[in-house]
Parts: sequence; C-alpha cells; structure tokens
Amino acid sequence: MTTNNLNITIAGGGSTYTPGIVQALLNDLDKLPIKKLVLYDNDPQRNRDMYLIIDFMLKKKGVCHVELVETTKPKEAFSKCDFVFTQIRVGGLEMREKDEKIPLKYGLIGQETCGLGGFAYGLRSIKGLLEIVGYVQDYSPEAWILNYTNPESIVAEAVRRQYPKAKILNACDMTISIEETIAVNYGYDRKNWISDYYGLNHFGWYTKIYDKSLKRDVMPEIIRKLSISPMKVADFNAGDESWQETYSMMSVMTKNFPQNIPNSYLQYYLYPDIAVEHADKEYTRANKVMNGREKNTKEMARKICEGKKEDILNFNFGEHGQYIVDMAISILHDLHQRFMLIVPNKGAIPNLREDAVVEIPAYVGATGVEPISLRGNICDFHKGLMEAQVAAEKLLVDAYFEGSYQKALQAFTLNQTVPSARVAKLVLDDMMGANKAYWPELK
Ligand SMILES: NC(=O)c1ccc[n+]([C@@H]2O[C@H](COP(=O)([O-])OP(=O)(O)OC[C@H]3O[C@@H](n4cnc5c(N)ncnc54)[C@H](O)[C@@H]3O)[C@@H](O)[C@H]2O)c1
Ligand SMILES: O=P(O)(O)OC[C@H]1O[C@H](O[C@H]2[C@H](O)[C@@H](O)[C@@H](O)O[C@@H]2CO)[C@H](O)[C@@H](O)[C@@H]1O
Ligand SMILES: [Mn+2]
Repeated sequence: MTTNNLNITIAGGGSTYTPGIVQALLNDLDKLPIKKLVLYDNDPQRNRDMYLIIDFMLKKKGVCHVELVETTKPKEAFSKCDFVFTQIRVGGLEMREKDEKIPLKYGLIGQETCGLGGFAYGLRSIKGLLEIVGYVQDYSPEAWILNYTNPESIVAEAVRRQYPKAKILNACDMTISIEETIAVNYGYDRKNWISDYYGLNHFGWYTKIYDKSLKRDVMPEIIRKLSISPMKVADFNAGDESWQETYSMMSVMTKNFPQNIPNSYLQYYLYPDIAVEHADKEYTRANKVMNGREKNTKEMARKICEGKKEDILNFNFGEHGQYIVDMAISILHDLHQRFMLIVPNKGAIPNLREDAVVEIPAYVGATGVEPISLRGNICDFHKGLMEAQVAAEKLLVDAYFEGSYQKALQAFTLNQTVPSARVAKLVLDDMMGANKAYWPELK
C-alpha cells in the first residue's frame, strides 16, 4: 500500500456517523493523505444528503485536493481502494424499532445489539456485510476493511466463516466511550491509560487500568468512586437520558460485583428486569435516534441545499470517528498502537473455546492485528456468562448459513435474556414475519 494518495470508501456512506469519521480524517490528513473519498450506500437519497454535508465540510476546511464521490454502484465504490470503512444498518431504524418493540411485547429486553433484538439485527446484518466484504475481495482484495457494523460479534463470526482470509478489523467504540466518561467524571487523562479488558462485544470486563503518569492501576479506586457517585454522561452524550441511565447502571453493577469495571451493555444481561421496567414500549431508543441524530442529519443537508452557510454542522460523536481513523493510521505507518478489537480467540483467553470471537486489546500494524493474550484463566462467573453467549451467537450464525429454523430457535432459547423456550418461539415467529424481506428463509 502506498502511504500517499489514498482511496478511502465509506460503505454506509449515508450513516449518521459519517460526518464524525470525516472530521477525524480531515484532522489527520498529514498522517492519512487522501486523494479520493467515496461514499457508497444502497439508499441514494441518504447518500446524496451525506455528499452535500461532506462536500460542505471539505470546502469549509479549504480541502480541494480530495475527490469526493457518491455512488450506489459496487464496482465504482470498491475498485482501487486502500481502506474501506463499513457502517451499514440493514433495514434502517424502522427495523431497529421492531427489534426493540417485539421482545418488549413479550416482557423481554428490546435492544439494538443485545438480547433477541440483537439477534434479529444479526440475521439482517450478516447478508449486507458479507456482500460488501465480497465486493472488496473481488475489486480490491489488498484493501483493509475497518468494520463498525453491528452486531459486531455476530457479523465478525459470519465474515470469518465465509471469508477467513479477508483483511478485516472489527471494532467497537464502547470501551473508548466508557473510558472517556470515567476519565472526565473522576479527573483522569485516559491518554495515559493502558487498559486490560476481556469479553465478547458489548459483553466484557476491565481487569486493570494502568495509568502511566500516576504509575499505578487506577481500576480499584475507580470502582470505589463509582460506588459513591454515579457518573454523568460526557459531552458527546450530553442531554441524552438513555445514555445517562446506562452510565448510572455502571454503579449498580460495580456495587454488586466490585471485582471489575463492566461494559455498560452487561446491564441488559445482569438486570434485564430493571431495563424492561424502565422501557417505554411505545417509544424506544430507535424512536429517539430517528427524532435526534437522524433528523439532525437531514436538517444539516436541508440547510446546505437552501444555500445556508452558517451554523450548519452540528454533531459530536466523541471518539467514534477518531478511533477508526487511528486504526487506519496505525496500519499505514505500522505503528503497533493498542486498540480494543473483536478477534478470534485462538487461545488468547486460555479457558474459553478457541473458536469464540472475543473482544480484547491488540496491537495494530501493517500486517494487521496482533491480539494480546491474557496471562491466566478467567473466572467461572464471566466464563459461564460468556460461554452461553458465544454458543447462542454461533447457533444464530449456523441458522443463517444453514437456513435452519431449529438452530435459530436454539439460539433464541439460549439467549440469557430469555426465560423459556415458549417465549423464545413466540418472539422468533413474530420476528420472522417482520423480517421477511431481510432474513434468509428459515426452515
Ligand atoms: N461498532 C460500534 O461500536 C458502533 C458504533 C456506532 C454505530 N455502529 C453501527 O454503525 C452502523 C450505522 O449506524 P447509524 O446509526 O449511523 O445507522 P444509519 O441507518 O443512520 O446508517 C446506515 C446506512 O447504511 C446504509 N445501508 C444499509 N444497508 C446497506 C447495504 N446493504 N449496503 C450499503 N449501505 C447500506 C443505509 O442506507 C444508511 O444510510 C450500524 O450498524 C450501527 O449499529 C457501531
Ligand atoms: O443508541 P445509539 O444509536 O445512539 O447508540 C448505539 C451505539 O452506542 C455505542 O456507541 C457510542 C456511540 O457510537 C457514540 O456516538 C456516542 O454517542 O456514545 C456511545 C457510547 O457512549 C456502541 O458502541 C455502538 O455499538 C452502538 O451502535
Ligand atoms: Mn459497539
């Protein structure tokens, strides 16, 4: 790969996260010199809106040497690329709304990536992401794919089965968001941190947070602080009640299980009763995102269309964009920087099955990912939770490839947010009806 004149394609170009990623790209043009930026999406209107926003951003920054392209054609999008950033949402927020509302009808967690909502989303996402990975193999097999598409564990497992040699990194911004939120609440600089963490995506625990300037593991004191005063959301989640509730739940979790700092998403598996009690069955997170981030994106595009020049750009996604851009820089310049990544276990967690897809720290360089193995076994509590989740996710991916209703029912039954096979079947059948246009046929 040349270190100059890069071609970068964003698949899911119309995503609400594209401006944040482009902002990070523009801040780092010296380290990641781009010649061409392609927005690829299967929804031409969303892609057009985003083209207008990104074109506005480039002009505002005085960047004229970057060719900006919008396309719905795979060959045009994926030929001669160096990096492909993937962030698609198959079925859009309309289907996310169903993922959340159908389980809630049956008294179960309704969530984007956790519980049965995450499984429904998984069965939709796999096809869309495999299609894109396939295009990259056909048109630019040397390109690096940096994937943010959810649900990460499920799509990573599927890609690994179909394209074991694909040059892909699967990443989640949640650990970095948790770290930033902890740091601003309790007065640390997370840039000094070396974090040890293990789990599955949206399903893991910190075991140590070594602060290089303080020269100590700050995790025990953070756990004490969490139990005294719950965290306020950081600026990138400001005014967002759902995220405030989520970050407050981290205090509940550490009070009961004070050995580790958990990933905030564990609340859905450890306290599903609380989450269901607090849920509004008529107005879920999808509705909030439609009326928030999505509406805001359309508004930015509308103002640009009307020729407005001032007060157009209005977004703050925290470290989300910078995180993926930093990975590309680390590959390009062979920096071996450390990231939390979703990778095949292969012994990194010694007492967990080898073929699990786990989230652990890893170094990233020109040859890809070098995962960092744990120095010992994980405890039975975490192992038990993870084993059930891994098995359920694997069954779901089997269901996708085999078109097997039985495997899907097993996956739904094994999901730890589900109390009985009867309820699992009711939700599966309901979701099968709602997802006819997206899921493979399950027989
Ligand atoms: N890994 C992480 O930590 C992380 C963080 C934030 C968001 N995400 C994920 O990023 C994705 C985008 O989120 P969003 O809220 O911006 O969603 P969004 O709906 O606003 O954007 C997704 C875009 O993907 C497009 N799309 C859907 N299917 C496609 C396909 N098959 N081919 C090409 N384009 C397709 C849609 O038209 C849409 O423009 C989601 O998968 C979300 O879960 C992941
Ligand atoms: O409910 P949503 O769509 O607002 O967010 C779902 C995503 O949440 C996590 O990430 C970030 C988010 O990407 C970032 O922009 C900011 O708002 O903070 C969140 C965490 O604090 C998660 O990692 C993603 O996988 C979800 O898709
Ligand atoms: Mn995530």
